Amino acid sequence: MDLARSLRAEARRSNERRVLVLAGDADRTRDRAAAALDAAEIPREETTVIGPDGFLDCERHEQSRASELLGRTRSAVVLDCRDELRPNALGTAVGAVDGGGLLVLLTPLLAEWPERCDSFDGTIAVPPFGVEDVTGHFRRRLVETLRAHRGIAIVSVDESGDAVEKRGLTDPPPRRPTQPPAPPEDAAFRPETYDACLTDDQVTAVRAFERLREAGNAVVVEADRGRGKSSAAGLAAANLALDGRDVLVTAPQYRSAAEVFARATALFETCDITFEGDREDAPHELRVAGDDSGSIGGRIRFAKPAAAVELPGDPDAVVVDEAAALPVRRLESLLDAPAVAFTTTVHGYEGAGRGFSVRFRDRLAESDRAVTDVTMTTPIRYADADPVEAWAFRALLLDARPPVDQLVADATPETVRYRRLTSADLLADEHLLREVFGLLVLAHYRTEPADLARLLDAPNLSVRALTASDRQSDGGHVVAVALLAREGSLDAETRATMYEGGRIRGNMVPDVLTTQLRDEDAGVPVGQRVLRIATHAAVRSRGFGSYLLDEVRAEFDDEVDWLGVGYGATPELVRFWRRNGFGTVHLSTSRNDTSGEYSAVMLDPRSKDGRALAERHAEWFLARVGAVLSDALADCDPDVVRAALRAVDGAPSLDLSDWEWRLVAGVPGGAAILDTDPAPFRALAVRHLVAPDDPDALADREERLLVRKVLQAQSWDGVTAELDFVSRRQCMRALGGTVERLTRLYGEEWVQEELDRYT
Ligand SMILES: CC(=O)SCCNC(=O)CCNC(=O)[C@H](O)C(C)(C)COP(=O)(O)OP(=O)(O)OC[C@H]1O[C@@H](n2cnc3c(N)ncnc32)[C@H](O)[C@@H]1OP(=O)(O)O
Repeated sequence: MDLARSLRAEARRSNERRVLVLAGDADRTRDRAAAALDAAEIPREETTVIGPDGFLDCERHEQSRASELLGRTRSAVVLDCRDELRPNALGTAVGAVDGGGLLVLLTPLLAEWPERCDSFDGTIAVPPFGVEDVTGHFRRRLVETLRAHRGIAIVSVDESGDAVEKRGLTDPPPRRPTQPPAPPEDAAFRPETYDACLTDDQVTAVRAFERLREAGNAVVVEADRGRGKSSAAGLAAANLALDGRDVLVTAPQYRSAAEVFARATALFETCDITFEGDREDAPHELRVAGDDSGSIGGRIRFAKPAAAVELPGDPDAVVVDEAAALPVRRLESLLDAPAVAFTTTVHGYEGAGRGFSVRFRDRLAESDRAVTDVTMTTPIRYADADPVEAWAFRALLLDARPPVDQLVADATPETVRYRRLTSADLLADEHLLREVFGLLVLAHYRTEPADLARLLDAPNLSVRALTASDRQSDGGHVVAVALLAREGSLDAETRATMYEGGRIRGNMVPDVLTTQLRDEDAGVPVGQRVLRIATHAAVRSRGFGSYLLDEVRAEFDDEVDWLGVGYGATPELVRFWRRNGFGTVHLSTSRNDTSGEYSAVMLDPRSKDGRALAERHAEWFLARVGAVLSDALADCDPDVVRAALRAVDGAPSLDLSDWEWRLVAGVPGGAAILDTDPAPFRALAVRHLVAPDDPDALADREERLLVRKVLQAQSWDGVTAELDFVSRRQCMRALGGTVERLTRLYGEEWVQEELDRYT
């Protein structure tokens, strides 16, 4: 295994990484892997195997648990992909290899690999499709990139011996000794802070963090993985604590914030500061001792996002690590802190998080914060030119982007082309694939490497796009894209399993309607669910999204019973779907983990069976919504509730008894009568919000009041404050006026006479 030794030597000399692919049968590839690590002089303590069994005496994880390696670095990672290749595990494995280290891939013979069905394929075979319907495009493309990229050696191992297909040596120039970044002259933090920075980017980031000393500032640091943003945040947090400040650190998991604490600890030690940690390993709180002059020591403490949004103990500054992984509403609550920093990973080996840019950026811009933006590009753990990073980004499309603005800026719905893009089309045109995937990534909170495999191989998914050509010969640039999932058409056995609570892959709409809404027949009709849709940011609100949906509808009109969608509901999005003919049939009763929003399920029926499905579910939704809003959905945004109700197809009956009408008509006598029996008030509110006889009867605030007080049963004081009434009395009077207007709109003549008794 001289080759392994040479690869390692080259990797160390250049501070880059190298990949060694060992292709062949199980026993031989394992033998060679052990020999390669020995030849490369990589000790077992610095090695991790990701695979089904431990053939080396070293740390091991299953592919499904590869994420346990996140945030750590190893000299060698061996990924055993002979039985299965989970794209996410591949991303994690590459990300864990340190500069100077080796990634060893154990694979079947490369010529056979794409065709070999593996257990990951089983996870993307969504009923009614079987694993035999899954294609091997992802693996085929991966093999091509392994062959094409620099820094990757390929050795085939079979009974006739070892054949080196590619040596992977790039003969890089020896690494120039890197100059430590120069410490800035007018720095506000201690000089040791800047000495601890490894790159100029880190110095720039720490300088930006200096602003956290003043209230009213927000700092946003964006970087690809491995650029040292958490370390920069740790150095800054230490300085803030040394000034007596209370710094709250939050992150989706402590694991990602651990680096903040590690760097802060190291800086305290370098500066000889007396401090206390709440535990030896992985401290969640570091306290700096106050000095003899009576100054108060500061602290750095960790809280999980759910606890951090309360801003316990009124911190002076909040550092949100991996902000892109948090729901927007959580991020918004954190803006109440005096000073706040958000760090986000734009492209990581685990995929890309875009929640931050998709929705939070706008909110931040609207806030009264002075925002400082920093982008970090230089890697800290390996050289800038590392060929393995270039390969991994390409193979997993981690840096896919939509076309630049100018290429689509002039597009109009009249000039774009509707295209059905098969995997073959996408693989034949790498630019098109990058644009499609890049736009889909932007539309979603979290996209992981497995999503690329699904896009290319899953039998139930298909891609439709609008493209604009800037030249006749050009394949066109993507203006809008939709990812569709075929659902339904399930056999009786699968439907019964679903109904009984068994897990069936995919089929989100049939699953919700069957499992939660107890409709065993919901999986009979066939539909296309819009899994994701996105319009290029440069041309939004010009009708492309709607045009794309029109074309999808026209294409599938004869083939499906319904078009559907399920998404984290915002008022704007609900209106978008409503305008495109989709009707609400369900609002989820728990918040979506990633978006933090309640999901809406909407249907656009295309056949008699589809209409029957949509009608019965709209009816059931109306029957239950009054009760659900006062319970599980009591904290749902009132504008989402208004939009979702307005988007129901059908008019709820307003079947009040005479006594109930008398109760409602008693409201001018005092709004507290609402508490006597809320039911008729709710019925009246739902009737109006779903199908108003006069859509202009109420102002926006009055409709919100109706939602908050009548439907969601919030307290008078809460509603008074939220809707900016000067007093509880005024709030009650406004509700009285609102109910009176509705009573006049919907009540019979005798009810009007009841009302008149008060005037
Ligand atoms: C299943 C899912 O994927 S749901 C998630 C949808 N995707 C996203 O949120 C990604 C980011 N957003 C987008 O890409 C686009 O805004 C889309 C796809 C929602 C709409 O595409 P567009 O080409 O802008 O649609 P179109 O021009 O036909 O309709 C625009 C209307 O959508 C509505 N809308 C939807 N989302 C928004 C938003 N975030 N901000 C403003 N308006 C929005 C507005 O009512 C708008 O009407 P207006 O033009 O009168 O203001």
